[in-house]
Amino acid sequence: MSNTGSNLAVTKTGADSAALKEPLLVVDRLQTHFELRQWGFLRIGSVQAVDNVSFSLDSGEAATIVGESGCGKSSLARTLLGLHRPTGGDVRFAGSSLTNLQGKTLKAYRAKVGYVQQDPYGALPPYMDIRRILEEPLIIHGISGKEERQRRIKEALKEVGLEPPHEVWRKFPHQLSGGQQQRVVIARALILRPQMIIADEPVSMLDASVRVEILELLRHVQLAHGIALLYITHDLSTVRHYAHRAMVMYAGRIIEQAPVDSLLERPLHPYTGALLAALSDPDPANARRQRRVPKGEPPSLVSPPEGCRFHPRCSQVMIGRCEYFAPKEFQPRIGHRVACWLRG
Ligand SMILES: Nc1ncnc2c1ncn2[C@@H]1O[C@H](COP(=O)(O)OP(=O)(O)OP(=O)(O)O)[C@@H](O)[C@H]1O
Repeated sequence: MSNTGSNLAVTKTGADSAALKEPLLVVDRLQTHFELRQWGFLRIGSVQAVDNVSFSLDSGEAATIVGESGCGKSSLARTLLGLHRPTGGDVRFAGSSLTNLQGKTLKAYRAKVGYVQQDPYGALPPYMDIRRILEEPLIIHGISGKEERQRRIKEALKEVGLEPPHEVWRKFPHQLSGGQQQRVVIARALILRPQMIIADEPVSMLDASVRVEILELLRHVQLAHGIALLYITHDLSTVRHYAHRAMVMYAGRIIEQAPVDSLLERPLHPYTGALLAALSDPDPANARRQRRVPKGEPPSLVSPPEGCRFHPRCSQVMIGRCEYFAPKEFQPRIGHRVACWLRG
């Protein structure tokens, strides 16, 4: 394990041949638990933000992780970005484990993975103009030559629809609209030509009018450059137009994953069914219709329910089983996996 990280810093190594054999990203029984301490030293428990999560992502594939607020989506994203250390399991990227990355190898990994955050204004340093914001990662990652850096900055600004570049790059973040700021964040994520982008709720803080444009832009850059994309959202309605595959997260775990059509047309987990039933669509009859939302609140991740974590809210709970035994993952249809005893 100790030398796996160093493979990431070198492009033509055994890591590349391993990458041919397995998906670009392999997340294997990943755990990110945060310790809770009283008075700074007394351990009083832990938050099981990500618990036993497994999935993979191929080069150029777009997948979505969807789930309610607090289910652990951002903790998962931040762990994949190397910002949180996993407390268990493993993440492999292009054949190499991230577990022991540090220093140069972590830096090399970060160049390969772009990050688009939820809050574009918070993501952009307010005291830097756009040119400096975009030039900084190029300098940090050793792209020498001012002309080359400027060429790349112009190219990235054009790609995200911010033109003319030489006018835009003089501006500071506060001089741009929320949508334009998010375009700068996307340009920054692209500028090092990553193999994967993680977009964590990229439109949830934007006006409804620009959300579709930003989602379209992300899809465009993903397809144009063959970048793998992990799109994280609480909004199931954006999934269909966007990703090949969707995963549903509940209380720190992935409870269902499937090709998007299969998941949306024929969900297998009662939670996914409830999320779909709660979706708003433009049918005027909805104004008078009562929605079937799951009863109760999402559980605490400090002391999640035993057995299936959804069982206290599940309308189809099997007494004697679901409260005691965590469901295994079943695959009732090809490529459609679900962790629910109803499907076992
Ligand atoms: N650094 C941390 N230390 C302790 N607990 C944390 C930390 N980061 C997140 N958590 C907890 O982990 C749980 C999952 O949080 P997370 O932000 O990952 O969820 P989320 O699904 O992204 O929610 P949201 O969409 O509201 O951001 C929450 O209970 C949160 O309080």
